[in-house]
Amino acid sequence: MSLSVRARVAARDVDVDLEVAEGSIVAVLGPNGAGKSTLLGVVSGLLRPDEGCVELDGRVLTDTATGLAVPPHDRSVVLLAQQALLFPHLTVAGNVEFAPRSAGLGRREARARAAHWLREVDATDLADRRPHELSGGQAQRVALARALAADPHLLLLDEPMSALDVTATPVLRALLRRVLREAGRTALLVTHDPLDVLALADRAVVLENGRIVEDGPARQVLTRPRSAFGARIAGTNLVTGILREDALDTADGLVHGRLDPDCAPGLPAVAVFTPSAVAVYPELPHGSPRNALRVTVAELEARGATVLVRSTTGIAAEITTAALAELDVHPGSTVWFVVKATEVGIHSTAVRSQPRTAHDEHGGETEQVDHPTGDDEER
Ligand SMILES: Nc1ncnc2c1ncn2[C@@H]1O[C@H](COP(=O)(O)OP(=O)(O)OP(=O)(O)O)[C@@H](O)[C@H]1O
Repeated sequence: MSLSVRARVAARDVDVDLEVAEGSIVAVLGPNGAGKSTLLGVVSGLLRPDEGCVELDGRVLTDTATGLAVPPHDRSVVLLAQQALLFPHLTVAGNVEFAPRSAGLGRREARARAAHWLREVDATDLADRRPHELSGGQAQRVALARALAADPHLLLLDEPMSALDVTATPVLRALLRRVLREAGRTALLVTHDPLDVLALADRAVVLENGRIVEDGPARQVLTRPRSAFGARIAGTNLVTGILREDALDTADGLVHGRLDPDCAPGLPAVAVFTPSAVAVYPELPHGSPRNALRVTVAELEARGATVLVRSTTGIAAEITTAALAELDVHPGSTVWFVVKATEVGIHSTAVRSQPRTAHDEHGGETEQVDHPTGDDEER
């Protein structure tokens, strides 16, 4: 067991108990004020719980029973926050060297390690710049290099993509996948984005009112949520398949969309789109450059002024009740689900490293987040 946290923070009404296996990446989800930052604060040592214990790789970092509180810089835990928080007076290389230097490495070794991590995050050519000369995405890549150059036992990622623009986000997400998953890092990832959960995490926990209300394999929490918040963030269509040239080959047909940079033909990927992006037609519409999937309707779910039409393969379309009345759709009907390629994001779910050794610690329920098969089951 790599990380074990038990913490009660009375003033914030937070009471959590979490164990994270070595090499696993756990997404921490929850509404505003649920206690996510409090959890990270306790683990990083910035916040002392009223009662509790934090243990990392067998080393006790916090124990309120004995009064032990290892200071943040001595925990082998690093935090990658929303903002890069680089030292403004140091160059990029100087920022990254800082971590190994602080850990006692000589100048030459620290420089070599910094060069290695700058290469890993594709930032070698930024080495001599100052932080104010970087874009948000570049700064976050450098912050990631600095975090990894410290060679931490645990990485805390607090919405690391939330301050980035739409073009920088997939680049950093792909980079995180590569550097975290290939190295089998242990990490806690706070995020509001189901794509981050799917691309990066093995497991997801949902916090509500300071308590863990849901805990399971990441894909299961997204596709079959049991908590109110899980359901809210999971209302997304996730269709797995194998990438062929420029489209995803799924059990429902070919799906075109915007490809992430780490997508490659032959590898498993997932197409993501919202139910409101899906239009429903009784016949195949002609002449439009859109994705058209022939599906059988499994169920209709009223949602106030709209209705969720769910296919037998789990894809949902959200249409108005007026549109439903016109269509005359009912369970068992065969219809066409049509979605514009621009509304679909296609994200790699492949892992290029050796299979991970960490196994799920929840009663053996394993989900193939790393290697989705493209069959119907998970959709
Ligand atoms: N410095 C503080 N002092 C007192 N209470 C706080 C402090 N920071 C947060 N809280 C309270 O503690 C509870 C948990 O907050 P926390 O910041 O951990 O939530 P969060 O899940 O990280 O929220 P968000 O998604 O908005 O960042 C909330 O009720 C919040 O109002």
